[in-house]
Amino acid sequence: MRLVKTALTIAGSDSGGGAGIEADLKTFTAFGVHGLVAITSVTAQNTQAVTAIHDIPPDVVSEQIRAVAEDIGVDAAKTGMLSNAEIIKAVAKTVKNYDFPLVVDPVMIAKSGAPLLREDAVDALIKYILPLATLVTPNRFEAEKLSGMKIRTVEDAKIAAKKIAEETGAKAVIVKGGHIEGEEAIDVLYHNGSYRLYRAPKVEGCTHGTGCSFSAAITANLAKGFGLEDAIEVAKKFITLGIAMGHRIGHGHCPVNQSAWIEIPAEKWRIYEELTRAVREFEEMNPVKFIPEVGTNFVYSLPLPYARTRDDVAGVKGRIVRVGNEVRAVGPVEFGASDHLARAVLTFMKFYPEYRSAINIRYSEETVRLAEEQGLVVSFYDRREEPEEIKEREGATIPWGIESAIKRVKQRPDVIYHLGDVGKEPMILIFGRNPREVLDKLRLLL
Ligand SMILES: Cc1ncc(COP(=O)(O)OP(=O)(O)O)c(N)n1
Ligand SMILES: Cc1nc(C(=O)O)sc1CCOP(=O)(O)O
Repeated sequence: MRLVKTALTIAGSDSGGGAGIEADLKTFTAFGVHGLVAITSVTAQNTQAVTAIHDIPPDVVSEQIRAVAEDIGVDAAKTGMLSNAEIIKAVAKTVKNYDFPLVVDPVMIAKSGAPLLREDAVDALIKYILPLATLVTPNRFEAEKLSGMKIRTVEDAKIAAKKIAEETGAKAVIVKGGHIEGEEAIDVLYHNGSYRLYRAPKVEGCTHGTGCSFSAAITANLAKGFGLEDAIEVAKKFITLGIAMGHRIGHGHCPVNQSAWIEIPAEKWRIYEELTRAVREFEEMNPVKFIPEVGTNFVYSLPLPYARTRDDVAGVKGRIVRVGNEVRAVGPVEFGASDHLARAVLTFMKFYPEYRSAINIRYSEETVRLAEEQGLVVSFYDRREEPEEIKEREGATIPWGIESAIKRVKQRPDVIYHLGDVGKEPMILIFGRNPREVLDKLRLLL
């Protein structure tokens, strides 16, 4: 019995890695599905333009499908760029021999404006491929072409989705809402004679490869045995995250980030484990004299580009305090458990992205002197120099302080201290790439 599920993409290659089979394979991997490919065209493409297209001979496209279907087996498939009528006919003829669900992304024009389907091949797509579709996933412009009507509103999208399904024989149609006016991206599904709307905020980010990745995510989840509506629900969350966390590369439309879906949860688990272990070690070191009045926190942030707010930084809930002669963590490690130190580390990462961990300890002149003697780079900020407009802005003092301390020295600081203010305890902060490195620096001060 084959334990891993398989999904096949019948699509073109994007040399920029943002769309096409490259996007599809990354998406399949993000869902733990083994990806298979039948390449229809090779495109020379980047974030700005498609500069060359080489179509693969139709019999070679068919043979790729046959080769993987007969040996490995296909649990679900999708089509992307089909380029010309001959390839369309060959794909239709071949997939008919198998009974896997087929998601059709009716790719027509790249975001950069290049046509990816010959004008005279649209009729072939409607005639030969759409009748075989479990789901068709047009964007607004593709839906207008397939339905022959203008789409401006969600109501128009509903009429178009029904029209495409009824006129072509496709089992379901989802008209994507990314290009339809409004603050939300509302996708309209027409399936089994009824509608379902999928909503998500229109997020700022990268959109090259959204159509490919969305349809690939649906295909992967169909391969895993999800029903159509559930597969779309997961795919919608996947693509919203992928756009928000997009890779800022190239000079044109930057690509969706398919790895965010697995990388964030995996990193969170690693961070939780490493920080929990380091907090236990800190307790065992029992550095009673280092615990300030307000308590100590110990933080570890997600890497960039994922670290954006305090919820992306893990810390100790309730902080680490002194109980009699012992140092104790009040609560467990949790994301969002730190405010001050989270802001400090997020600011530090703007200058030194790999330095994701920090701890705060009690200030003393002796500790600062020892840090310098041990060869650590020490800097400081003076809250009395804080500009009025920063003072007035809630939560702005620490980012300002860390930034000014970093700019004060030529090298990356290991330690930043401040001498406090009225009602504000002075503090020493130690930074490192990870909690282990922070503890190593702390040991030098014991
Ligand atoms: C080879 C290839 N296939 C498909 C597309 C279109 O991809 P899509 O996901 O619709 O993304 P944009 O091009 O619209 O950003 C492509 N560009 N190349
Ligand atoms: C209260 C406080 N002030 C600090 C400073 O650097 O000025 S460090 C600190 C303790 C840690 O706080 P949290 O749990 O919000 O990260």
